[in-house]
Amino acid sequence: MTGTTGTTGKAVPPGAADGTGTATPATDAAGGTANPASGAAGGTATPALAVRGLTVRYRDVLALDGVDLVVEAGRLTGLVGTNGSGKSTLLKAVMGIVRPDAGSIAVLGHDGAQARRRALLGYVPQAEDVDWTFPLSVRDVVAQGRYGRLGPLRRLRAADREAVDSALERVGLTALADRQIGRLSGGQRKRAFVARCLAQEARVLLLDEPFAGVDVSSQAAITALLRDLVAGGVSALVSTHDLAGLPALADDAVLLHRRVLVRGAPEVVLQPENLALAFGGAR
Ligand SMILES: Nc1ncnc2c1ncn2[C@@H]1O[C@H](COP(=O)(O)OP(=O)(O)OP(=O)(O)O)[C@@H](O)[C@H]1O
Repeated sequence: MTGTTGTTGKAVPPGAADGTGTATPATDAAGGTANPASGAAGGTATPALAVRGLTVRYRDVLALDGVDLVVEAGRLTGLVGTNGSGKSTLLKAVMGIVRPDAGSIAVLGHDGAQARRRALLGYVPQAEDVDWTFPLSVRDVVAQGRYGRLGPLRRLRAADREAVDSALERVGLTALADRQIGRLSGGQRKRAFVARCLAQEARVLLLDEPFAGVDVSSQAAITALLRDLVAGGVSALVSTHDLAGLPALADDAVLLHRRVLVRGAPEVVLQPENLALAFGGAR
C-alpha cells in the first residue's frame, strides 16, 4: 500500500513513497527468492521477517550493504543506529517503497510483494515521509487499513467501519476522528497510524521512529499499546533513537550501520563496547 507522491514531493498518508533517489517504488524485493525456511535464529518457527543479503543504493550512496536480519515472530525488535545508518531504508525496502539492489525479504514465509498483497505488513512511516496537508481525516487514514480487504465495489462495509471505530477507540482518537490528519499533534499522528495498522489487522508491524517528537506520556501509551499487540501475537520491528527506553520497549535489539553490527537482548546491544561500534565512529 504505497502512497501517492503529492505535489510537495512527500507521500500522502496512504504510505510514504519518497520517490527520490535511484531507489524506486518497487513491486517486489530485489526479485530475490524469499526462503521461508531460512534463519529463525536457531528456532523452527517461521520468522516474522527474514532479510538476507539486502543491499540498497541511492545512486552513489550505499545505504544498506548485505543486511542479514531475522525478526522472530511474536516479539518486538528494536532497530537502533546513528542518523543515516539505514534504518528507514530497511523498513522502506520491506514495504516495497524502495527497490533493493540485491537480497531477499520474507515476511511470515511470504515474499515481500505477497506479504503486502495479503496485508500482513502494517507500516508507521517517519513523520517526514508524510504529506500532512493532504485532505484526509483521521478516520480516512485509519480506514486505509481496510483497503486490502474491500470487495469489488471498494466500499467500506459495516465490519470495516466497526474495525475502524474500534481501532480509533483503542488509540484514544475517537473524539478527533473527523479532524484533518495534519491538525493533530505529533503523538496523535503516530497513534493514528498505529490505528491504521490495527484496522488492517496486520501481523507484522514496521514502525519508523514512532517516538520522535512525542511527549513522555504519548510515548508510554504507544509503548504499552505495542506491548499489548505483541502479547496478542503480533510481531514488530521498531526503529528508535531512544536508547534509554529500549529495554522497556523491546524483546530484542539490532544495531545497524549499513549492515547489522550487533543483535541480541537490548541490554547486550546497549553495552558501551557495542554502541561504540556504531556511535563511536569506528565505521
Ligand atoms: N531518498 C534518498 N536519496 C538519496 N540518499 C538517501 C535517500 N534516503 C536516504 N538516503 C541516504 O541513505 C542512507 C541511509 O538513510 P536512512 O534514512 O535509511 O537512515 P536512518 O538510519 O533512517 O537515519 P535517521 O536516523 O536520520 O532517520 C543515508 O546516507 C542517507 O543520506
